[in-house]
Amino acid sequence: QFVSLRQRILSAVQKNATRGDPRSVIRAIDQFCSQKEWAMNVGNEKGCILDSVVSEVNPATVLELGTYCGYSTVRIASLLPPYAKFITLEFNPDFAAVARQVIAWAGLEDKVQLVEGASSDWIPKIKEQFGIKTFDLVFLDHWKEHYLSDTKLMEECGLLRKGSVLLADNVICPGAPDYVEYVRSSPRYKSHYFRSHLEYTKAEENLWYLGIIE
Ligand SMILES: Cc1ncccc1-c1cc(O)c2nc[nH]c(=O)c2c1
Ligand SMILES: [Mg+2]
Repeated sequence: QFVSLRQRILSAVQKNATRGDPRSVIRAIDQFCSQKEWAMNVGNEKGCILDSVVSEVNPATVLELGTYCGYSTVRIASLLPPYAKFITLEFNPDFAAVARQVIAWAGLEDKVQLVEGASSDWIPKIKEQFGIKTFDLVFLDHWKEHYLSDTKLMEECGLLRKGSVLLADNVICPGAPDYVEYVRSSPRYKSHYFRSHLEYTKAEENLWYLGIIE
């Protein structure tokens, strides 16, 4: 019967990756998506930029908006110090179900909390539910329409501090122009973008890096 793309990605991980080896999980997904079928994982080119930002920030607290199949979740979790708290929010229960299994295959289930639901519902509850004061790093990779509203919501909820870093995927494709406009014109943010390409393609893309300065 019909097997969904996310199921085929999971099968590729279970077939080709070694349990407990995050790098083999990343490699298996990238090979599947470059050789078999495109999927909206951040991919290896942008993934290396993500890795460098995570390593530089060395965050004690991380929020990922948009888990999908857990590709970037595994990349981030594999670089975190043991005491770090990492929350990833996924709205789609089918994606969340696959991501849990991909994260478990990588042996990282103890490093990350996958929370199902809408970011706008969960962001106001994070402080009390997870005992987190502010986030050192936020990776925005969910839905372009919510980048700006969720960033404002995080500000309002006091989840961002001077020095917090926001890293946003897909600011060009599909594009989040209102978000880019807001952060570029705000005195609170120092922004920088990393030139890259849309995952598994040659299309121009940027990872938009934001440092909060005030
Ligand atoms: C799906 C798609 N088609 C053509 C071009 C780009 C995309 C695309 C790529 C991504 O990296 C995405 N990340 C998070 N959320 C998305 O909706 C999303 C969509
Ligand atoms: Mg993306």
